[in-house]
Amino acid sequence: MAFMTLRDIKKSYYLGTEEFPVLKGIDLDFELGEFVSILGESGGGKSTLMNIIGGLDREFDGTVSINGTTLDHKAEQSLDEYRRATIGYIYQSYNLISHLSVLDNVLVSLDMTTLSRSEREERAKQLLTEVGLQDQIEKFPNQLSGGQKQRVAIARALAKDPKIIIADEPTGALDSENTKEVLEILNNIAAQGKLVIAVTHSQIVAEAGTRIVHLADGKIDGDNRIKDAYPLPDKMEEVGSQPLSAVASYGNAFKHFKHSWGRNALIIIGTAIGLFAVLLFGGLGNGVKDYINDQVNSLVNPRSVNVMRYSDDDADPTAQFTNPQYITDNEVNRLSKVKNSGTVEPGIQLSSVKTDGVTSKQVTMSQVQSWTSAITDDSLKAGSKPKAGEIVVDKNTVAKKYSDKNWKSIVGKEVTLNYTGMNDKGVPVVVKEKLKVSGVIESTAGANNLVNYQTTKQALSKAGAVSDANFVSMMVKDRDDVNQVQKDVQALKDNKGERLFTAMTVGSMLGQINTIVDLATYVLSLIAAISLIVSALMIIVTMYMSVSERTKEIGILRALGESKKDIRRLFTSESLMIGLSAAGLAIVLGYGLGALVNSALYKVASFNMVQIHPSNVITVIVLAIIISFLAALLPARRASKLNPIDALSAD
Ligand SMILES: Nc1ncnc2c1ncn2[C@@H]1O[C@H](COP(=O)(O)OP(=O)(O)OP(=O)(O)O)[C@@H](O)[C@H]1O
Repeated sequence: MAFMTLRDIKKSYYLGTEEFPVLKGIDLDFELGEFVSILGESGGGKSTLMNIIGGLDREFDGTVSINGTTLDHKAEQSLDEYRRATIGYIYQSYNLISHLSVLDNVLVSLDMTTLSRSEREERAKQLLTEVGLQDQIEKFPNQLSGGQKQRVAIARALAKDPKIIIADEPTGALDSENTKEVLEILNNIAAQGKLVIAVTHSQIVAEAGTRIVHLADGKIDGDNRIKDAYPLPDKMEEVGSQPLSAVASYGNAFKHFKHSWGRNALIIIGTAIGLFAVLLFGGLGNGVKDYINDQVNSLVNPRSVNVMRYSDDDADPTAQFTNPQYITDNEVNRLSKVKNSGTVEPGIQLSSVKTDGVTSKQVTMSQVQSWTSAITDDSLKAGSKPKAGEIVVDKNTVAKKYSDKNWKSIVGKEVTLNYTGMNDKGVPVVVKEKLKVSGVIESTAGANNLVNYQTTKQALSKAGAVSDANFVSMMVKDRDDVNQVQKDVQALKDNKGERLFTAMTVGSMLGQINTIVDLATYVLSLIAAISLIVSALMIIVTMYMSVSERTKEIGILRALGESKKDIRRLFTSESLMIGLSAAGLAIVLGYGLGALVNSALYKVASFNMVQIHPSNVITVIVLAIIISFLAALLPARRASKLNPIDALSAD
């Protein structure tokens, strides 16, 4: 049985519904060791037949069998494997990959063999030496002569040690000297026990082989053996073939990525700007949140729980401050029994207290409240905390009214508080009390003035006003217990089963602030993300351009045995390289510019405002991967769907 048999091969092209038969029933047998030339008039169907033999064409009738096994032309994967393992192509126009060196052009084919990395390189060099190109391996195709290019193509065709070499007009573009040498090489290949099939118009080529098949009008009209086939050598070299590995695929993608560095660098910069903005806004969000937390914690002790009477219209929690209700001594007692309650200090908070005496104009203190240990000493800007008969005044609303520049000089002065309270019958009573200013405080959450609890209580009761506490400050020992204490306090009920208290902690206040900062960060990041859509579009356009530019290369790779998946991966991995480089650049920019912003703002706020966390970095990397992968999907799909025959004939 012949090594390769073609039986009743028929092929037609269609223009609309009109059929143009090209091959009208071809029967041929080929043996290993033959060098067969296929001659025939132009347009006679020679290339069409070669595409069928070479496993590039799947749309035809008839059978192609190798060693008695019929190829399944409908199964794409088995055809990929057939091309990979059995076929080597040599073309008239060489079809080398222009951005790869001579060595890499041969290695592309060897990537689909079972040889190790070093064996592949060794074999590529050996084949290139055999065709006389040992000194040219670092060159690129455009630096070679026609004859040299054809030798690279021959080395590449032989690399996987295929049984069949298909040569389409192999000497068509060569001078007589090179033609002679190439024909010698082809004869040598046949002599090594391979089947060489050459399509040619040249009588010289035809006569150099062992057999001439003539094709006319879609049929064989001549089949002459001019020499015996070469005897098969005793020992035939075998190189195993395998699908392209992912690593080799990434390697090839990286070579093109490097080759198109100028264009890729621009896209990387464009994409990095969007990613950088996401990173910076994220870092700024973290910094601002930390800054606020730090500020609030420096004013109010995070272990403190501020308790007020619960009111039904709790929809507005600030109503608790503006319209406080009394908390009895009994209830203060209950609070001190809450587990882990720590110190429990009752306090009085008065609003709209007028002052006489310290400034020429009357000043209204929006809030006068008992000093409790919840207030940190850090918040004092001058002086000390209030002892009996003393008051700490707010810097901006009181001290600066006294003296804008020299506001600290208010410490030690006397001020008379003038407040209208209520007696227990609900009748207004005027409370007047002379206090000495012991310090100045700067409060962020509302202007606050602070008086010793006992002093307030005595002043109120002396004037006949109700002097019960209207808030309680609890100082929990361990910060971890704060949330539980808050919950326990809010769970306390009176004897009618009604809830008694609302408990506020720095944590719950900060929780609200943090939510707002988070929201602002997300909104800003979202705006930055819009620029990422632009980046994605840039990548899509570049990839489409790349597919158009590389159409021929896609055809070559498919002819070498790469599958659709390999082609897809070639483009998606290059896009991922662009994305990851952009992420890398964005991270460097983020940290670099973040450090600059920090050093500039540190003078003002004494705080690092940009704090890029690992989670921000991970987000940026994930975003980059998603964008570049999605952007590559369509172009990569288009590349993989290209018909290899059409791709090969691209200009
Ligand atoms: N994709 C196609 N669609 C329609 N017709 C096609 C297509 N490819 C080839 N043909 C036609 O099929 C016929 C055979 O083409 P083929 O390329 O096989 O001829 P050939 O013998 O190799 O010619 P040449 O010696 O000029 O290279 C030609 O008439 C050509 O116009």
